[in-house]
Amino acid sequence: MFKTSSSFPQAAGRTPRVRLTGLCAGYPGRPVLQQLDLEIPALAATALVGPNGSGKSTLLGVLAGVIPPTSGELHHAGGRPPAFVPQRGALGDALPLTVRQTVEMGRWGERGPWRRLTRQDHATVDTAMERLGIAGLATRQLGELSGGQRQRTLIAQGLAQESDLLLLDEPTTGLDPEARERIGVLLTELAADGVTVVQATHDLEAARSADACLLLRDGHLAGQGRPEQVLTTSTLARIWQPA
Ligand SMILES: Nc1ncnc2c1ncn2[C@@H]1O[C@H](COP(=O)(O)OP(=O)(O)OP(=O)(O)O)[C@@H](O)[C@H]1O
Repeated sequence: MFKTSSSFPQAAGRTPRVRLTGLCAGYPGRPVLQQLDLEIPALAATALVGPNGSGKSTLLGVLAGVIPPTSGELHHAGGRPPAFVPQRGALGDALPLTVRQTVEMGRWGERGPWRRLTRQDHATVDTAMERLGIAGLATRQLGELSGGQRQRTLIAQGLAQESDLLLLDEPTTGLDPEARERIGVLLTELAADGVTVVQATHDLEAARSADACLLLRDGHLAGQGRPEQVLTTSTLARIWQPA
């Protein structure tokens, strides 16, 4: 039976921000995640890695609350509703929105879409755009942006939600090395500032610099722990070997 609870007792060491026990989830007629037992450590950056189709996006959807588990348990240790930054392709590029308007949508959860944003909301939006280096693009239409600029706009929208749990689906895919570096530093800073960060990534360098790593294969958990424990040469060869 699927249950959620708002808190659970502190485990030895650091309290996890999210804990999954025997969790299964997927899509109608397509089970994906199989009996996952895992923890997302609080106030840390976790990398979610695994081959194409292994279930990373599905797991992020479960953590974000948009994909309901079919069985098992999902415990959130309190906190605010998660901020979810989907893959870039999920954004309607043709929407007639400016960069600023897109980032402002991050405040809607707090304010509601038809309420005026407060001065503090505008300051939060300004800070999010500055941290992603897109303040100079504020008045540009989304459809006029490069792929990397659009990606950074989406991340700024997630940041503007000011959640304590930030979920990102392949945030650095398609970015140039400088932008990748910038996002990597930003995610580390956010974790140090008290945000629990989870990113699905194919970038093993980014995964190695995370605090924790979850490795998925065919919807099963193939490893969890420190990146150097999980991403060993033999594990990588085993997981990514052609079927
Ligand atoms: N909306 C959907 N309806 C049905 N099946 C889906 C849907 N989205 C994903 N799947 C299937 O679920 C499985 C896991 O997909 P998921 O997107 O979670 O993998 P992933 O690890 O994020 O892959 P990638 O690295 O390619 O982004 C795949 O077999 C995929 O085909």
